[in-house]
Amino acid sequence: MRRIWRLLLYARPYMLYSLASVVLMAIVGAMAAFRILLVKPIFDNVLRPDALSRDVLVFHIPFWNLTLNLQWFVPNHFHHAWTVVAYALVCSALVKSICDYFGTYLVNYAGFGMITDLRNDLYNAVLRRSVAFFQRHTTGTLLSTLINDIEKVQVAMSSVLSELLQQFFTLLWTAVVVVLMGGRLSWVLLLFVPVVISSARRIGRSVRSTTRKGQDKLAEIQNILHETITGNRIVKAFGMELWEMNRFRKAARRLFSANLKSVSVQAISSPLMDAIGSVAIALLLLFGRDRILRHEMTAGSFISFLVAVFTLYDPVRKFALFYNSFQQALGASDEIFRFMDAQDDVIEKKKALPLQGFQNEIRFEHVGFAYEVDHEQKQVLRDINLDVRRGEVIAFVGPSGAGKSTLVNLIPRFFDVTEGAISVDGHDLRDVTIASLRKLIGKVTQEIVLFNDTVRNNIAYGQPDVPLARVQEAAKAALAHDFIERLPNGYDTMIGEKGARLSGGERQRLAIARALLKNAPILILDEATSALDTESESLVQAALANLMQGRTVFVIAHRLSTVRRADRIAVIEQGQITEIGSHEELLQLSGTYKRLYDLQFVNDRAVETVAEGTA
Ligand SMILES: Nc1ncnc2c1ncn2[C@@H]1O[C@H](COP(=O)(O)OP(=O)(O)OP(=O)(O)O)[C@@H](O)[C@H]1O
Repeated sequence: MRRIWRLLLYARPYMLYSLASVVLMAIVGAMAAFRILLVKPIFDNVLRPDALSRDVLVFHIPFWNLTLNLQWFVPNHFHHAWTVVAYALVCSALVKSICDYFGTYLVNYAGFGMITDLRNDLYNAVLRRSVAFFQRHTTGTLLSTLINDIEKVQVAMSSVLSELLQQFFTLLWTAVVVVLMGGRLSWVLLLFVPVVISSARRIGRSVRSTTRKGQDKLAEIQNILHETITGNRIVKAFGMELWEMNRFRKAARRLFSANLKSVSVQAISSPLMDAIGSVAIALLLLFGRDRILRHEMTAGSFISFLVAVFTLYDPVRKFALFYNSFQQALGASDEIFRFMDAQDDVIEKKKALPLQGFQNEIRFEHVGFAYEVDHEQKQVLRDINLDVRRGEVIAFVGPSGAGKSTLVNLIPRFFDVTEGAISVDGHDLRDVTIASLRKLIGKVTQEIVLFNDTVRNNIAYGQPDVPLARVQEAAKAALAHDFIERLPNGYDTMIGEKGARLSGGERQRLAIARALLKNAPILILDEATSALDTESESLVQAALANLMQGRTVFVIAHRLSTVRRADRIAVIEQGQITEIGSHEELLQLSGTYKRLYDLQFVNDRAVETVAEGTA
């Protein structure tokens, strides 16, 4: 129930449109019912030449003891039964069509409007979730919710809602006609109401759960698609096309079965309503025949009554389908609201203060961190104590999996420490606003994130209004200007998805230019491990040197040149700092650093020697 209210809350801004469409649909329903009333005069007056033309349609409203005559609504000069009925038919059809058009338009306006708002809210919520959220949910699942689940709600809230309104009012007015024309005969129909409602509810519940399963299978397919399309080079390189195709086929088969299950439940509705309807009509024929024989009814009013019952039958049958569609929408909204309500691991305090800048130092005090894996804590960092002065370059080295990336990810609060505290100029990171903290931090990582946009927009990401001259200045400092100028459209060249049209070194220099333009005082650098060719490498190194100048830098170092440039080097082993000092100091210790240096940086030394020799 809460979910329904929540969905309805989204309809609130469109109340006026919805109300207008309700009124219009009420008129549509009334006109449909009115046309059924015309069946009686067609049979009793128009098709019987001996009948009087006066009082073409007279009917009594029982409770108020009122009599209505169709001729009151028809211009005076129409007297013939045919002209009166024809006039009424055409006019009612015209009014019905106009109201139907505008009613459908308005209800769809409201439906699409609320779905647009819901989708925007969901995207906003997903975008703001912490890093851990994205590690918990796959891209395919998130995309599937943003596209498929929203689509299910959209269908229910736009097309189905407009159809529902129309059918509801048709049902309402036709029910009035049924009672007016049939009198006591119409009570027979009441016998069927509980049967219809209880079977529709039972089917609806099954539809909801089977649809949810179908949506989950669709998400599974989307996951496979996302992985294999973005990773298509690896698929090709490992010759895994057939294997991936089989994986996809199996997932597609699961979706096929889930969809069929859902359809098999939904498809029961129509035949069931058909069967119930035919029993009702058969009973009515039996009782109706009796009443005509006893002259309690004319054949015209009985046929009019039967047409009304048939007309009732269509909305009732469709209600079961609408109910199914709303159940599907509710099933889909489960996932939407689950993502919107997900508890973030990184939460900004209500009274968080904005950091005004960075002046003195960043301090790690007894910092510990554990990832939550399958509801268990996996301790990754232990008792890290470190003071980093403004302007200092600190390099982290250590074996793979030691916790270096985790440690630097704590600075922009991608994750929160689970023990101890990190502070900037004495302010605990958890006491300041996340936006003001991240504004102080630039980041260049191994995995370079570029968007399918122009070079200029990629460099100016986050600062769309910055003038071209400043973008060029940053590109020059990142040694990227020359290659950008050589691109077909210079700074306006589209670079393809993830910068696919650029080389590895060029992509890195674009990322460096972006960080240079951001000009943040703190820099986090996760050096790329994959080697570039010597020329490209030295360009990237020179660009990085420019970027590091005058900033406080935390660098996960994989290269000797970077380690040498660092003021201090911290060796991380099994989540702890085991050695810290300058390059020379650590070499003298003859500990882990010395061992790593001998193992890891020997090749670099050879390259550096060659480079120095050729310089
Ligand atoms: N999101 C995560 N959830 C659970 N465990 C994680 C997560 N990210 C990393 N780990 C684990 O935490 C440990 C430290 O990982 P981290 O990436 O910080 O190491 P690293 O020193 O940067 O390694 P490398 O040099 O190979 O990049 C590893 O054992 C890793 O498996």
